[in-house]
Amino acid sequence: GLPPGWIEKTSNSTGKKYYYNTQTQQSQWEKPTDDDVKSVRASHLLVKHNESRRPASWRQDKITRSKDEAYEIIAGYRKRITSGEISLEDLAQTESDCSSAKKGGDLGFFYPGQMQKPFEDATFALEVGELSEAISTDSGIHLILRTG
Ligand SMILES: N=C(N)NCCC[C@H](NC(=O)[C@@H]1CCC/C1=C\[C@H](COP(=O)(O)O)NC(=O)[C@@H](N)Cc1ccccc1)C(N)=O
Repeated sequence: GLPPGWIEKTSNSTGKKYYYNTQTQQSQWEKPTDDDVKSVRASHLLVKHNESRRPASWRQDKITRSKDEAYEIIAGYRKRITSGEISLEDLAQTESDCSSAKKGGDLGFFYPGQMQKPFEDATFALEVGELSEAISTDSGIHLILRTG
């Protein structure tokens, strides 16, 4: 069988079999093997700003801080986490502008193609247990902790 999410299809033009991942919308000629389908687990802390695609969150109806301010805030949070003063999970609970704040920022497992590219690339580049630098996506500025 195929790894989860993959289905076999036939190309209309060439009649050749190819493989399509229904979760990531990836397609490829090669039959996917189990080690192709990598997923990662991560928690994050999101600080939105006035250029965010959705400048609102459970914490604040209208987010007006500037992008520079958001970077400064994230830099302060990163220092507090790396010094051991507080965990990302505990800080995300109260400070993250993402609905995952309720779960300490836990996003669960995800595959390539699900998250915005800068977020995905940063997460896949981390070792398990490693904390990212400040990562900017259309949502805002993130700190990412890879957990799985
Ligand atoms: N688990 C998934 N597949 N959920 C869909 C992810 C969609 C994806 N999201 C992102 O790339 C960023 C990075 C992480 C969070 C996030 C953005 C936003 C916040 O930003 P905003 O959309 O207001 O701009 N939070 C979310 O999406 C939340 N559902 C994440 C989440 C919350 C609770 C439980 C699980 C996941 C995207 N392609 O836009």
